[in-house]
Amino acid sequence: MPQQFDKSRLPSRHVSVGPERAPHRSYYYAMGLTEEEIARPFVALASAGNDSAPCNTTLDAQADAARAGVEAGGGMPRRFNTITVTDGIAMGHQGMKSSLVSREVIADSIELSVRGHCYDALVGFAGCDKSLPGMMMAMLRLNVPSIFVYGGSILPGRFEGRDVTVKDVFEVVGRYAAGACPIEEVHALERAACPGHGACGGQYTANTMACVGEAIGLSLPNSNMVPAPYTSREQIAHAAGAQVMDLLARNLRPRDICTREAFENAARIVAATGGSTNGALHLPAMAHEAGIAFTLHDVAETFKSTPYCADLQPGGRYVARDMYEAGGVYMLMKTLLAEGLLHGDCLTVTGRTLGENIDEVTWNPDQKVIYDARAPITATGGVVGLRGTLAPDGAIVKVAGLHSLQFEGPARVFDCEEDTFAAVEARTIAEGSVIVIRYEGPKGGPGMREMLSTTAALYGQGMGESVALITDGRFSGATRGFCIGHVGPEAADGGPIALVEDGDPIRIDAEAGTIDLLVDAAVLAERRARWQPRRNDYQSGALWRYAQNVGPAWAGAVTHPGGASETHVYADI
Ligand SMILES: CC(C)(O)[C@@H](O)C(=O)O
Ligand SMILES: [Mg+2]
Repeated sequence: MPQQFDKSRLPSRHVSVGPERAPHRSYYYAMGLTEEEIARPFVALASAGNDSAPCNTTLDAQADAARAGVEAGGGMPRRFNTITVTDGIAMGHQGMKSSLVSREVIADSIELSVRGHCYDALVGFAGCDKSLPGMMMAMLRLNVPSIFVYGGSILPGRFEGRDVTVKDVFEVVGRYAAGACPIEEVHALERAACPGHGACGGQYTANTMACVGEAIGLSLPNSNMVPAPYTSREQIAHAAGAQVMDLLARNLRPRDICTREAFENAARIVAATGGSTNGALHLPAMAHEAGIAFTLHDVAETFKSTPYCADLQPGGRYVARDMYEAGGVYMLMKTLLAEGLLHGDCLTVTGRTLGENIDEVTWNPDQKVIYDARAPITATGGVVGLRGTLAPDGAIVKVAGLHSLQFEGPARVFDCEEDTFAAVEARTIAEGSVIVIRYEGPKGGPGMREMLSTTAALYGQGMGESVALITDGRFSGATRGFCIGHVGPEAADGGPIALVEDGDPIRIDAEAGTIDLLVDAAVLAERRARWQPRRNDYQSGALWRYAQNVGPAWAGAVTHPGGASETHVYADI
């Protein structure tokens, strides 16, 4: 029997309260609800489920499994769906310009559904790069009691005796272009790499943001590393449905959980796992929703003092399934907390603190994926912030797995990714060059494309560390090599990256945290006087609108003013 809610505790805006809501109730009777069911708190189950990509295919079943949990807690579940753009399919062509924009559309669509129907709480199900931060952004924006559920990672594929992921398919394209393998190997890998449902298998963007979900306190402990094909995911969804009712009863909301300290915890996990550089974009965007100033520079500051502890692909050896078997995100957090590297007193959706949740976990010494924070893989984080004359507003680089942290060379400049990829495929990039790909920023692209096709092709050709690559765009979590993204100000805003010419010397020092264009100020001033802004290819529709509104990458590339004020007050239940 579901727990009964005292009707008199329902907020005045609730559909069951007052004669003027009679028409609204008619719609619920039309869907088969009884008077008693209409009088319960309404819980939105926001699903990014669809068959656009394997990341999303299990989400609707998980959202449906949460219904019974909500009902057991005395609530009334209402499922709705949102869109996704999946980078693995959008990558390497103009489609990728829709990717980051979709994060805002996902957050906006959830906001509008929840506001429009006055739902009292929210459980969100997401499985792909932008749907994870988009979902968590909506939770912080709406500030109704919320739990975030990740759809789970894909299992690795097997190829020639080793575990493979989609990264290997992107990289074999480069190996084939270099004449290093036959076309049959490309086709064999494309069939083997993705054996079923779930988001990309390494510590790429989706898994990175799934770890963030736990570290920031919005997901149930050790829930997100459970692989997508495992039926226990539906038990997790059920538990999330029941638990959100507890949050409603306690009136514990996302902004009570996601404090500045919680954002620091989340940034730690990104660096400690050698996670996606997108973490440095999505965390500021999420913080913005909560009215917290936590920019690329704050993220980078946390990265500096974070040991790199989880041996995960692309920099390391293992995949999410291995992280799960090793003990999950909480196993990693146990060792980080023991070294004083987490704020253990942050609240979580269990209603307890992170430290209290971690106390339930026993350290597993018989696993190879998660290193003790006292003896990490490297003493500083797998991701590093940079700043300098080429990027006065900052930039980001993943150093996990790199052999050298310094690079100096002459620029080879391109004004879009397509031209760069063609030059890489034609093997016209000289070793030692610093490839610059510009006009790919949030505004300039528009949409700040990920450049995995190009970086993987370089890596596949064996050039991963013999060239560096710099862009005002961004990278996939699967990118490896000396690749610097989020360079700001972007070229479309006339940042120094717009002034670079072929042959200009560029120096990057990821140890010192610097990125410099070694050209005389007088020469740059003369080039600036000649510089003309460019018109992007999208003069209508969502991409045009995005380009008008989007802010800089260092602040998360968001499209609206901050969320410091409570814009929608939810009465206590
Ligand atoms: C296609 C990938 C690997 O999922 C990428 O989009 C990422 O950012 O990790
Ligand atoms: Mg991506």
